[in-house]
Amino acid sequence: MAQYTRISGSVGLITLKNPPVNALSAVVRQGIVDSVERALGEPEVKCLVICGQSGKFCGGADIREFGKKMTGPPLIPVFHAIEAAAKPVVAAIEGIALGGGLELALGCHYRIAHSKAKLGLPEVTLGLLPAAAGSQRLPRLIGVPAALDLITTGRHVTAAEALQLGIVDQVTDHNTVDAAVKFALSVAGQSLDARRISTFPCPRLSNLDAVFEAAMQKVRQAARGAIAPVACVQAVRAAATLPYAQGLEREKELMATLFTSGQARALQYSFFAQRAVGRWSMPSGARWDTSKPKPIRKAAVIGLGTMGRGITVGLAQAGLSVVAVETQEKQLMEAKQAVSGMLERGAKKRGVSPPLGNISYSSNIKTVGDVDLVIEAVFEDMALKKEVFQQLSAVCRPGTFLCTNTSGLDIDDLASQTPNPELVVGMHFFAPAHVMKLLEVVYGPRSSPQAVATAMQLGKVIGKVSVAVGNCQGFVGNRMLSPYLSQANFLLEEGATPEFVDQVLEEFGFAMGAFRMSDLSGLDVGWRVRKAAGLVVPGKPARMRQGCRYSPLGDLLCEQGRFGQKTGSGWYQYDKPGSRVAKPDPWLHSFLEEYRARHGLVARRIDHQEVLERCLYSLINEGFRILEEGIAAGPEDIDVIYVLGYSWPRHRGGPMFYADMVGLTRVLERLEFYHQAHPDVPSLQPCNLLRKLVASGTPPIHRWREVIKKVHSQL
Ligand SMILES: CC/C=C\C/C=C/C(=O)SCCNC(=O)CCNC(=O)[C@H](O)C(C)(C)COP(=O)(O)OP(=O)(O)OC[C@H]1O[C@@H](n2cnc3c(N)ncnc32)[C@H](O)[C@@H]1OP(=O)(O)O
Repeated sequence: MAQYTRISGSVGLITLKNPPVNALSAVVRQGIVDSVERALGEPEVKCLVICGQSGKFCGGADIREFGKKMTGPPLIPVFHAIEAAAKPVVAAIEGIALGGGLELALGCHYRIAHSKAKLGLPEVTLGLLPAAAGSQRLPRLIGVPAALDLITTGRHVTAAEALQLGIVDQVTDHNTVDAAVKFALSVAGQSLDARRISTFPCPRLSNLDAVFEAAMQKVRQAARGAIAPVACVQAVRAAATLPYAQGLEREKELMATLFTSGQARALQYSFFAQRAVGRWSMPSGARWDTSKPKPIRKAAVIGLGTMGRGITVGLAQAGLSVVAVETQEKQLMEAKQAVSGMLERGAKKRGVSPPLGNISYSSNIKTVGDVDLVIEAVFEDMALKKEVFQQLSAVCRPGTFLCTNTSGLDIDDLASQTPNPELVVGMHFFAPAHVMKLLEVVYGPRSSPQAVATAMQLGKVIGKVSVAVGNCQGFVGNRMLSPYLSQANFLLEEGATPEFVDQVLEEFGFAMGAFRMSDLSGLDVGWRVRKAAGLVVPGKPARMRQGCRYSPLGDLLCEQGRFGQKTGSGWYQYDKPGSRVAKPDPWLHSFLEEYRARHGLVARRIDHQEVLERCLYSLINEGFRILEEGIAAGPEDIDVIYVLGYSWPRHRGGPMFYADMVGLTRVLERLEFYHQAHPDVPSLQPCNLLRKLVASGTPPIHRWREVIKKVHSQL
């Protein structure tokens, strides 16, 4: 709702009340209309202030109303009524003014912001554009280049930047409503002619075409197929070239296409999924709301390689005390220098001082005796990790949580090295660990709910989106990647090239195709894992392992020392080791031809559809297995992992959402088709849960959990 009160006798105060973010639901919109009307009708009222309750101005349109039947007054006439008011209306912006929230403020005549407030038009991140006249008012207020930046990226700006850009008129460190009331009284009675943004001409640009061409090129490059950023540029162009009323018409037209698009659905699903993963549950019944985390004030990181350094930086930046341990003195010194550099660069960007004093460095593992939680980040080798866990068990005080940063080793096996396996969880960070948002928190059968809650909470403290998953080979992300990569390899055997496979996957929206990604990660990583799994054994039949099809192509490249970017060659060639520019490699092409000839394989023409379906549907099928086994609690968990950790295009929601969009019946049919053609590839065999979902009438994704529950209860 919106509550109307009178303060200081002559100020009408409208307070938006819709927790948690005062979104502009139908009731709130109606409340604003009624309150404005009332205030304008009261002769004693000289001016109005609009604010939000609980220190939050407004989080924008109510996203939960999208896709439902529209009720209540639409936003644009509400904002026009405010702008047309004959009494000054001042927005008192505390906390947030986002999307429709900022558009509401732009409809007001003045804007006063608290110094800690964040403002922005993030509609693009939900597959939309600021279609409550934001795309038309903002360029008129701050000019085309700045408006293009804000509207196409959706980034939030601080109050200080908003002041500098001219979005707000004043910033205060004190009570914002008081400041706004004072301000409103000071301007009451003054002409409002120069305060109605819709009447402003859009600031002229001499190089208008060049600015819009550059903007379009930039968004097309960054968008990976997303349509909203392109529509945002078009809407701002309308503001720059058309009268306001016609610009609004164009905004409406563009929004109509976006509003019902699959991309908007995917992005809005992704928004809620990212929040839903915080409400984790375990098959044991333990849950986020019944498991209390322990506060972590001091943590230790063991092993200061690339991952350990990133984790140390993340912890220190979040204000924790960190003991950073590396047993080799030389590596310890190098790591100290690298970590300090990372902290200094990060602090410079944020305009704060680097938290160098939060870290103490040591070459002695015994120095971790007084920490609350340890994150072991030594080399990915089970024997080494076990040794470290034994040492930790001897030196840590009782109750210390022992976490391992592994990308797929058995958490339970590690836990068995300690007298308190309930304190052990996996914390799978993604490189670079201080940048990537994703954290897989992996619980073993003996991990306590409190250990999981603590790791999840710590993830939040250091700014990660944490997803709780069960223990299995590769956990969720890497386990699903395995069939995807296998298919990519099989496609090469059958006639495709790495360039073609990557092109198809990149057109789908991945930042990198399977081969360019493998070159970046290092081919030796997977080689080591396959060796440890007993798959790389000389003398074994070349293309079969344990009765299943196996492609040794990656192993053969590694045997040649081709580990990817770091060695200057892998699936592609690079100018020099470490270079990032992948070029097609004639050597690789002849190698593939020779390989096919040696194994009697005849190259055939493989089309775009086959590459996509085999790579993606095998990955999705593994996702269904993961759900069936209870390794992930719901499809949102998998989708968040893929969007944040594996560059799955956000505007496609994630693999499970994509399967829902394609239609489960279609996915099942195509898997059946490919499995018939490749009966020796088990990952193409449709899993039981997928069959069950189709048999139960293909419910929409938000109802899959009901079927999953039934499957679990039958097990
Ligand atoms: C038809 C009109 C056409 C166009 C014009 C206008 C369009 C829009 O305004 S679209 C919406 C634009 N606004 C946003 O994109 C803001 C989205 N929200 C956020 O970025 C964040 O939630 C926040 C910065 C506002 C707050 O962050 P934080 O404090 O970390 O809390 P949470 O993110 O966990 O959110 C708490 C809770 O609130 C729900 N929520 C947030 N924003 C909205 C919203 N606009 N509508 C409905 N619900 C919202 C969020 O989902 C959380 O609830 P759950 O945990 O239950 O999911």
